[in-house]
Amino acid sequence: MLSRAVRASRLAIRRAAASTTTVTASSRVGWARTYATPTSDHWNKGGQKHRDEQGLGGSFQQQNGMEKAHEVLRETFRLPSFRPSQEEVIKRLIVDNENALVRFPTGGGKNLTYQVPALCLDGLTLVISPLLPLMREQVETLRSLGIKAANLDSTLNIEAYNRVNSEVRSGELKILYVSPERLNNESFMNMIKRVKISLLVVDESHCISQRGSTFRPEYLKIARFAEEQNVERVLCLTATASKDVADDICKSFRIDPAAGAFRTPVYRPNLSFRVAVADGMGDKIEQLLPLVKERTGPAIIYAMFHRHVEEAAEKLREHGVEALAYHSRLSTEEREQVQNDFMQKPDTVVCCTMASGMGIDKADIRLVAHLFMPKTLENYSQEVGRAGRDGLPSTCLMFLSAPDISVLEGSARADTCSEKDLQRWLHEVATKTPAADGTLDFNLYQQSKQYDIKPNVLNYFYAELELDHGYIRAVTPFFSVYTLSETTSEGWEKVLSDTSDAAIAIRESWIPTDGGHEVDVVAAASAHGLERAALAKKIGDWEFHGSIIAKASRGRSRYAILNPLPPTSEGIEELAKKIYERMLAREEESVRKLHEVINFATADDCLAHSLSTYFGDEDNVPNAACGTCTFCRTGKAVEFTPTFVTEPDPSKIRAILDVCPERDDPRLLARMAFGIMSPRLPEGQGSRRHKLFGSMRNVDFNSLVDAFDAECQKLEH
Ligand SMILES: Nc1ncnc2c1ncn2[C@@H]1O[C@H](COP(=O)(O)OP(=O)(O)OP(=O)(O)O)[C@@H](O)[C@H]1O
Repeated sequence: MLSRAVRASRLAIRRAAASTTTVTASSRVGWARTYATPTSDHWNKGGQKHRDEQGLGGSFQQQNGMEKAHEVLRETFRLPSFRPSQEEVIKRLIVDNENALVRFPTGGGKNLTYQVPALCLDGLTLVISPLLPLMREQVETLRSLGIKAANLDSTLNIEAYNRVNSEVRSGELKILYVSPERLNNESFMNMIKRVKISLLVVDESHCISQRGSTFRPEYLKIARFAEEQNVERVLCLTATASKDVADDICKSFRIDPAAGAFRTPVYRPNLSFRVAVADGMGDKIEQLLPLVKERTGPAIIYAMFHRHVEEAAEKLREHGVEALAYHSRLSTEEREQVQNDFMQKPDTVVCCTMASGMGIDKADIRLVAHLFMPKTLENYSQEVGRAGRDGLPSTCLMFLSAPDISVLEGSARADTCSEKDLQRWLHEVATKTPAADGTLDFNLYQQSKQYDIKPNVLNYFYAELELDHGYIRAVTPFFSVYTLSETTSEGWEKVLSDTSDAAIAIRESWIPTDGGHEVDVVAAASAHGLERAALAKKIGDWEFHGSIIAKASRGRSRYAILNPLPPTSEGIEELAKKIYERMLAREEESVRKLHEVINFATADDCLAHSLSTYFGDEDNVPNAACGTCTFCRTGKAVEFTPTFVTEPDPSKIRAILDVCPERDDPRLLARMAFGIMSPRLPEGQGSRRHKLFGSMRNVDFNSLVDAFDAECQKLEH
């Protein structure tokens, strides 16, 4: 938890941003101006055109709804006015009672578009977000404003979890944040289906689109949840969706793409985009130093892995810059200390990994540097978006370095499993005997280990069987084990005196543990000739009435069979091939996105214009020249042409063949040569230390696959 002081300082920053910009609006550009002069700022220009109010304008309903929204903004959020696009979204939700999609860039003010409606509507606002630190951040901010908000996550202790549950049940809680995975939690589902959800908010909603590398199958379940729970309205948020991805979101959540999609331009005139070519970390730091030293506020330096973060911070310190390192391997206390320093001190330099979420709510970041280029332009736009939210000039520097490209490409290819493993997995799914209720259930974690397929990739595969082939449909997964703990003695008395069959089965099977009583509901149900679901429901009921806290474990994903999977080996192989080819296409797509970043950075074009064009805003940068980026300053494109050899060295190919016995999977051999981890490689995880691992990093990956394929075929004949 962050200290009160930090919360207060964050709040102060926010309020200061609002009031300062009102006073000094005319001296500032871009974003700052939006707060004070709504009709003339660029948020409005690129936003969806104002629609004809269709008779709603001036109606009693609209007056009432929007009056209330303005009152909440002033009284609770203590802000003078909405940004114009925010107002349109809020009207769409609470006056028109329709779903909406919001595409505002990072810092564009997405949060208010649901936080204000949440306080105008009578039921619960459920926010689904994959980012735990962001959820906590928002909850703290809302609570400091006196708003009843909470997040449910697995780190909560029993009391906190219980409190949130009872506040949801009583209707006291206005905003609840959960992760998409929470929708798989039976006891959560049991609780939430008895609650009126006035607004469902889907954060990072681009994750529903299967086009990009950010696709998360759990997001498909959110769309289904919205339908099945009859939520009154849905708001999808994203900072990074391209037009195609926006269409996917609209389709999934039944959003009218013409009237319900809102967007503000990506272009921010106060950001100066720079690109530099460097040889290695030392060179990068040398080139970065002048910018770090000249900066007039905090800086974020992004690196790829934690070892690079440490190295960069160390090197900066050697040059007299007090840089802090921030990554997942630090203890909670250490991370909190860095966060506090960053939020409180006026010019902290933090080196962190890109996934860290650092700087998400700091208005005056003056420098954002990418020591390694980002994997996609969507990521880039989000990360540089953290700079200069206060509208003041800020610099965003990206390094291009030839040796980094193969590392990044290796990471883009890291998810792919072997076709043989995919077939083995599919064989299990196709031949497994269904449970009595006709469903199939699997422990994905176990399967992941058994078939050497990453859990997120297995999730993809199941989603493909469901969406592309219509064989199965994911249904509520279940937990086979529950730990029940007492909340009050009266509550516990109710559990002990419950005479239903399910209650008796649970009590007769539970084992007392330190944390309460543990029961395996699958075993208990079968011992008493009952359905597992009946026992789970009983536990859910006890929990709903506040008699116990139930912690579920040993999750199993569950699927209803819609059509039988292919019964023959040939059929399985054929299906596996299709899934495998899709996976390879996704891999190539990730690599393509990486090259899009290189193309952007080396384009013969203003960088700001090039980025805006990528997001569909061709006309937002005046005269297509920002005047401050590397291209505009030098008048020429950055020269960077990383070359990959297309003819692998035969002796190196032979060396790999000598240490890897596999001949059925040329891609696996190519991965060893290119330096991409795979559990099937010699010594498993330890293969990273093998001298041949990554011995052909300079060779085009597909040329390596071809070369090994040719060798494997020779051996077959
Ligand atoms: N109408 C407004 N008036 C003044 N300040 C505002 C207004 N709307 C939002 N802000 C401020 O702008 C900042 C950015 O808003 P917010 O965090 O909602 O952006 P975001 O779009 O969610 O960004 P991200 O993509 O990083 O989540 C916050 O400090 C917020 O308080």
